[in-house]
Amino acid sequence: MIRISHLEKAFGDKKVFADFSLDISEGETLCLMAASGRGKTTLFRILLGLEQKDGGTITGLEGKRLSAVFQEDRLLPEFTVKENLYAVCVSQKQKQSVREILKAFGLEEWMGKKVSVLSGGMMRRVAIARALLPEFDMLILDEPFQGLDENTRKTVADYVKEAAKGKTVLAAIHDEADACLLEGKILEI
Ligand SMILES: Nc1ncnc2c1ncn2[C@@H]1O[C@H](COP(=O)(O)OP(=O)(O)OP(=O)(O)O)[C@@H](O)[C@H]1O
Repeated sequence: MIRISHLEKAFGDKKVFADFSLDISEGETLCLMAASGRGKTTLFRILLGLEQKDGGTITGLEGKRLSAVFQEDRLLPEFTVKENLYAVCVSQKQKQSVREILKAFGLEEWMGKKVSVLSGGMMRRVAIARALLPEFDMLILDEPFQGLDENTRKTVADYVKEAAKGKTVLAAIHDEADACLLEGKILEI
């Protein structure tokens, strides 16, 4: 169980979290729905250790391997799709699964192309693929399906579900349809 208790975070005068608590069960998929600016990205950044909290405690993350899809794709545009994905692979087995995941995402033929020539939706799929390649215990998805059409969303969500089976998934989503795709529990914050 990941337990966030009495979290506090402010940026200057702007209080983003004041006494915020949340329990995330091991292996569950939790979809956070909130108005823009509510602090979902800040929460993810705190969980990932990229942002310091001002107060409160977070337990249950010790020794856990986290993988994330950020709101921005954060790919290396001048490198090929394959190079972007190989960069996170630490084993031959993971490298072998690059082609498989690209095939599943309809991107196999783009493997040798520079990321800069891809469409926004294609880049999004590469960013998701990159997060799924390493071993992880918890997957953080910040609006993962933005820019993807309906069919692609389903294909990608099905793959994510399979890859994250038994793992904890925390996703920020905009509409309930995305939570349904991930078969996640919806929580409005
Ligand atoms: N580094 C920062 N410096 C100052 N203010 C920040 C910083 N990061 C976030 N904020 C502010 O904190 C609030 C929460 O931002 P955050 O990006 O976490 O929201 P969000 O719920 O993810 O929004 P969205 O759905 O639009 O991405 C916003 O008011 C934002 O302007």
